[in-house]
Amino acid sequence: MIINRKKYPILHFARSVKKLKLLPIEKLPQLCYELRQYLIDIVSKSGGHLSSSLGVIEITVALHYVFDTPFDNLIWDVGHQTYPHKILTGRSDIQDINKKSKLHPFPYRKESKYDAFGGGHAATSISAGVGMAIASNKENKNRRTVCVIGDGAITSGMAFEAMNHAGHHNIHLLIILNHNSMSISKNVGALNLCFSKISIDHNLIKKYKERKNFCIKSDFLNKDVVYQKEYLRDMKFYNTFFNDFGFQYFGPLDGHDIFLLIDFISRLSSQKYTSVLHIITKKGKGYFPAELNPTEWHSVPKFDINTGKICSTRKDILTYSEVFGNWLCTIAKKDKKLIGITPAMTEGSGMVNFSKFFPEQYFDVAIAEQHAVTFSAGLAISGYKPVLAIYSTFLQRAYDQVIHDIALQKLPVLFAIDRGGIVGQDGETHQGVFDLTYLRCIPNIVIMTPSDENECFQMLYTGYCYRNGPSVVRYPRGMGIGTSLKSMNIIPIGKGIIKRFGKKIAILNFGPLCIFAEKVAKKLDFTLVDMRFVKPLDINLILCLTKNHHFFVTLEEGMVSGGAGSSVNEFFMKNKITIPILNIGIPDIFVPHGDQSEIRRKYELDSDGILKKILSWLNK
Ligand SMILES: Cc1ncc(C[n+]2csc(CCOP(=O)(O)OP(=O)(O)O)c2C)c(N)n1
Ligand SMILES: CC(=O)[C@@H](O)[C@H](O)COP(=O)(O)O
Ligand SMILES: [Mg+2]
Repeated sequence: MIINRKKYPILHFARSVKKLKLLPIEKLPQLCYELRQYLIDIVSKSGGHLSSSLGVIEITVALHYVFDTPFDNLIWDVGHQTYPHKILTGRSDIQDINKKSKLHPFPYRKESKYDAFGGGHAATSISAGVGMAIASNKENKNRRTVCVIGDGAITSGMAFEAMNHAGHHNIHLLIILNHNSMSISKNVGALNLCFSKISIDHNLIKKYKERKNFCIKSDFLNKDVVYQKEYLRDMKFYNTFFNDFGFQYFGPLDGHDIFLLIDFISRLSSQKYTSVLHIITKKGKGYFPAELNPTEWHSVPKFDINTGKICSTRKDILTYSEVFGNWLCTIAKKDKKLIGITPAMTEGSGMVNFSKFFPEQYFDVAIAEQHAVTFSAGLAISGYKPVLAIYSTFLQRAYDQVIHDIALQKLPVLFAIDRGGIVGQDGETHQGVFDLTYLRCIPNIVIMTPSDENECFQMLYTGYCYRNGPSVVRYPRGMGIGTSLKSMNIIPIGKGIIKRFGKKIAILNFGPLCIFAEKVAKKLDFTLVDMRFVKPLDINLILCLTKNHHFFVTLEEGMVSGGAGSSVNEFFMKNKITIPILNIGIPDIFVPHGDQSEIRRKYELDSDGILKKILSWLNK
């Protein structure tokens, strides 16, 4: 959508950073207003991450107004709040954000020189900022660096590693702490409690404004440094742990007061040390339904602006996350030793009911994937039955913990790995396509890949009952195929099932692409096996099939390199089996954003694609 000049005159003028800087400061509240309306308008038509973006309108304007971007480095943590930043940096056409070949959902270096650092995962901003600040110090060009991090993301260990490092050096870095008391759901943890004790000292801010004869006409951007320092020195802010880290701490300020933000940021931008500016904002600010329920509006489909009604794409089919949530509640009722854990993804992981009905058995550990894994290890050692629900992409964070703290010690932890495979709109940073590769090489682990909802249900139960070490059930984002859930039974470990007998070619399926493979197998009379287990591999079944098949095809929604198909290749090589084998999966690329079905089509993972791939391979 092109910015309508009549409807959004100031935004239309300021749709590039150069133009924004030309605006007189008194026009900025109007700019913020128009930016907010425009954002609501476009997200209503496309869907996307709305409430975080609404909360950072003023800070986005202030940062671009004061800093010399893109020369100065502006780094956004996670990056889900960067729609206003995209609009102000020449990317107003964001109505198709997340759609195939359109704007990236998060900051993306190749998309714009204003995106100083790519994002998607939480808590990377300060580390990257420390790197850039130290580099710019060496470069001696007075390039400044600013990181914007939320109160959710800063709970992550990585942010603390970075602050630990930053506190040791006298580096020129500005950290903006965006405090809205929200992660995706309500923010949890001691740090959150610590922040909640700090509120805006309205008296202090009032005095500050009076003393400075604060008014919109003041030309404080041009005041000299000594004068600026005096003002800051005289303000008695709280003493926080940031001060103990060696940082200068300022705030909290009202993060929607554009004049105050510009005043402080322009002072702090010239400081030669690490400073933290703590701002308090409202997630969803300016759109009532989003303010009321920022969790629901964290990431929304299309909606009606006037009524706030969200367009539902729901059918009467359960999502895999719901299957997991139902299963968890069923078991939790019977077994008080079961503990369900999430690193800040209660809603996405289908755990809302579980958290309500079984609060004693539920832990949201905040954005702390590494801790979540080792915390599960501690519970397992102590006789509890931890079930860790985690997105495939976020488990990447905790790889060493899976190996060192769980698998090596053969601890019975059940990993419910959600968002395995192609996730769709979040794109490259969030695709769950590496897990089978990175998990398969770990000893002592059982890996299950359900091909439908009922399989998922049964496998969760199987993993929960398996006490000899860790187990994984890896399932995709979104709905299943409509199979009904049967009563729970343990699946024999490492045993696949033959779905149909055919001729010449055996397709070995690992996971939810089975439904597509079924069509292909039927059409060309191939054998289709649902392998169910990536590890242990059902080698007896495969050996049996080698007797009467001339070709093998493996199928998975994961990287071909080192994935489930690779384990079949390894088995063939080890046993000198010379039957040709084709591995179908994700090629050696980062998978871009787009609807799940579009992306599957693009990489030939739907029925037509699988058929095409097999036929062209056979014809080679
Ligand atoms: C490593 C990692 N874990 C989980 C997530 C999922 N996630 C995205 S945004 C978010 C909440 C972030 O909260 P905060 O930083 O306070 O920003 P806000 O949404 O409040 O603007 C979470 C948990 C993620 N992106 N990366
Ligand atoms: C930015 C982020 O990491 C989350 O908001 C993520 O986009 C949620 O994904 P789902 O919609 O799959 O739960
Ligand atoms: Mg927050």
